[in-house]
Amino acid sequence: FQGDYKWKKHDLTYRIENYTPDMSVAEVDDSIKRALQLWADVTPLRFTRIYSGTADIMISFSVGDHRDGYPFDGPNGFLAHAFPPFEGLGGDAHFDDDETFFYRSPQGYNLFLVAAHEFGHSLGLEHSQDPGALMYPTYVYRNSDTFVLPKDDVDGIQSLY
Ligand SMILES: O=C(O)[C@@H](Cc1c[nH]c2ccccc12)NS(=O)(=O)c1ccc(-c2ccc(I)cc2)cc1
Ligand SMILES: [Zn+2]
Ligand SMILES: [Zn+2]
Repeated sequence: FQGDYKWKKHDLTYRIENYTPDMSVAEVDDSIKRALQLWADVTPLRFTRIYSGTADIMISFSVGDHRDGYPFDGPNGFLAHAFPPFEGLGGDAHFDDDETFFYRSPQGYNLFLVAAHEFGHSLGLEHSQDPGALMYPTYVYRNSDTFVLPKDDVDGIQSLY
């Protein structure tokens, strides 16, 4: 998922297509909303949820081969992926439902943090070399109640929008 893409508009839509059994609907909705808000807080970007049709950022949970050329791999390994802002699949974020995602918890993979990382890709960011960055290639738990977007990520997204 390389390439230097960015959205040509600031009002973006998102749609949660399905849910994981790992937590309640409300907890998934809240995790996604807060993960998008992180990026909206430091850019002119605005995210509006839609409940049908095709959104800029289509969010789904799936396992194994889900027909986009990037099959998931069972528990561990890949957790999720998101496509840079190009037409069609661009922006979409897919979460591997063979992982267990958690809500406001230090165990396993915190959905808010994984989603925030994926949405960085959805907006056009690549990985960061800064170990403190959200866009660092390795998952590092932070308390999602007190989490603020690290400076490296703010600089990265503000260089795009
Ligand atoms: O990085 C990703 O988004 C995916 C897809 C991917 C694999 N290689 C690349 C290279 C460039 C962009 C994306 C990817 N790889 S992953 O192993 O599924 C993965 C997803 C999220 C994270 C991650 C989540 C939360 C935090 I905080 C930091 C990293 C690490 C690794
Ligand atoms: Zn996918
Ligand atoms: Zn990544």
